[in-house]
Amino acid sequence: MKIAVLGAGAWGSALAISLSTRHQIHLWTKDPDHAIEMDRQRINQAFLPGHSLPESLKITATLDDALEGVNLALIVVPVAGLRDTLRAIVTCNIKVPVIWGCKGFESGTTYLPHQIAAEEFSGRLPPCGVLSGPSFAEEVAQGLPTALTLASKDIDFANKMAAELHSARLRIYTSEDVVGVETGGAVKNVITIAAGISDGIGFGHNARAALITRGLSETMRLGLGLGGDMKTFMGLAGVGDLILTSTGDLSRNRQVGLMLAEGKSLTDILDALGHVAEGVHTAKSVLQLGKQLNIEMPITQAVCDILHGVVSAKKAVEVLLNREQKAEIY
Ligand SMILES: NC(=O)c1ccc[n+]([C@@H]2O[C@H](COP(=O)([O-])OP(=O)(O)OC[C@H]3O[C@@H](n4cnc5c(N)ncnc54)[C@H](O)[C@@H]3O)[C@@H](O)[C@H]2O)c1
Ligand SMILES: O=P(O)(O)OC[C@H](O)CO
Repeated sequence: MKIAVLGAGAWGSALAISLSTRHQIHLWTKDPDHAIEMDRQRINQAFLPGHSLPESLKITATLDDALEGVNLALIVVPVAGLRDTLRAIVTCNIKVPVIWGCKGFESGTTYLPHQIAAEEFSGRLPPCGVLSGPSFAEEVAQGLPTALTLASKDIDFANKMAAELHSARLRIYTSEDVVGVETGGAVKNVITIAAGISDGIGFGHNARAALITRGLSETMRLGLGLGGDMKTFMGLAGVGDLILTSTGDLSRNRQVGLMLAEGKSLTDILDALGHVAEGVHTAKSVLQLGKQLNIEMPITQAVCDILHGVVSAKKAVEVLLNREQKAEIY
């Protein structure tokens, strides 16, 4: 296949490198200087240093060029850029199936990615889906084994695309539960910030396991409220991704939590990170949706309070620890 990977951050570059072994890849960035730099150095120094970009990879900052003759557009920009990227595809007037790999709710609308797509394609949706699951870009770029879920309401499309993208090193499972897969990927970013804070404070492994488990309950409650399937949260895009980022130091969201526990300001943390940490932007939407659906989201509430400077990390954790005793329910 010919595939346009739209977004040349860590994840777009890692997918482009991995998929280049089997497909012709066009890697697009909206930043012309970044395209020139990557083409000259054959490396993405800004977002994925240490991994060569294959010679066969075409790099461009022109969307029409990126989409020319491709069978699939794989959108890997942050959620905040998804709407603009979809709109630009519509403007190009090139009909192409679309899969997105971003994880979060849109700020303001609180939309999941598939809702943004439905709005931007205004009823004339091409075949589309979401790719999610436990996948550090760094490890995918190294060719280490990784398993992902590709969800689409059009299961024939999901099966066809999974067969094309699947390999021994990038195993692709399919699902029809777009809402569940997107919600799992979005909420885990918020819970991971909490796990990072807990570890940064020095609360130990027991507390982290409790946060992951209760965080999964929170994710499931919201996901079910939004129409997701319970089983999805037990899979790669649910508990799988939550475990990865809550325990793995390659996670940017976990790094945010660790640095918040050190008392650093959010501005300094995001400057130091140099990458998107979707949990920072998505926490407020998760909380808003929980309130609308009358769903308790205590961990998300604590993360929001800390991010917005309402309470210190230590105080928020105390509030969580002092919640009333109750039965263990989802
Ligand atoms: N890095 C990972 O390991 C990983 C794995 C799976 C999923 N994801 C998800 O993929 C998405 C992108 O993450 P990343 O790690 O590549 O981020 P990143 O911070 O490494 O890079 C973001 C890229 O998107 C570009 N960008 C930002 N706003 C844009 C816009 N409005 N339009 C077009 N391009 C824009 C930036 O210039 C940059 O090239 C996120 O939603 C993330 O949760 C990341
Ligand atoms: O680095 P994070 O925390 O954005 O996580 C990256 C991916 O979502 C892991 O699956």
